[in-house]
Amino acid sequence: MSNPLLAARGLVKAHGSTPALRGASVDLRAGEILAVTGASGSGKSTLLHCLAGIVRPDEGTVEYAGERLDRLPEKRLSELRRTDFGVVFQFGQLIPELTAVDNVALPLLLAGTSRTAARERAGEWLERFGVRGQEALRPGEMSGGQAQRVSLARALVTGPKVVFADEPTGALDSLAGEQVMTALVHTARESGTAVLLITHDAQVAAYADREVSLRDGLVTAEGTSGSADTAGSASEAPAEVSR
Ligand SMILES: Nc1ncnc2c1ncn2[C@@H]1O[C@H](COP(=O)(O)OP(=O)(O)OP(=O)(O)O)[C@@H](O)[C@H]1O
Repeated sequence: MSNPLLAARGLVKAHGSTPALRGASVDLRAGEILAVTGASGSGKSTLLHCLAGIVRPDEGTVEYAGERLDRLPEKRLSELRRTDFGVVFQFGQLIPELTAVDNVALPLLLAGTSRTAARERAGEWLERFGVRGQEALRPGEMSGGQAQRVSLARALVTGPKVVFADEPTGALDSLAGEQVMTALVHTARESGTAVLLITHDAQVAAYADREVSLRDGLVTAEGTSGSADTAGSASEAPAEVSR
């Protein structure tokens, strides 16, 4: 089996006196969709933040494509976060003043792409996520599902190697959640992007190739998930991307 793209070993992290991770280890392979499940407070978000180089663990190591993330200087970390990682949160966290197309174009502009090219590419990605026609809407004018698909387009527009998704369907009804998950899985498979997906919803976890469970800051169980037999192939999760 190939080396993992991202490997965390023995992660320990406390928030003040509250332990969040107590020695968690996890691997993510290139192109793999991995679900991280566990009860509220089990450390899922803290694990994602350590893996994405957003926070540094107190102890343990995080290795990404041969580099020790936990030791990298902030400048290199933020560069990696811009070029190799995409992040989606539960509430999208789009910039409220910007239209859909400008939200998606933003990471490209930050990477030095011209405004015209960035907006054109952003439009293509909105189309891939079934939200073409909504380019001019601001987040306050979108449904939760639309906003989340715009967030996915923003996370994927730069062609990242890994997308970190923290409860991406947590604020959506089940139909919108299904559409968002289908769009995410379809696009990740197409572009070979690995996804670390945090969820407490078994139906959402079933979209993943593999699942690990956290309990009290430790990985307690590991197993294949719903679409395991399709791991690494071009096949898709159940529903159609809505257009
Ligand atoms: N910024 C913070 N300050 C203080 N305590 C925190 C902070 N962030 C997380 N914690 C605590 O750390 C522990 C792990 O939190 P974390 O958010 O990683 O868990 P989680 O599994 O993602 O939970 P949830 O599903 O509720 O989001 C919890 O006890 C939480 O209260």
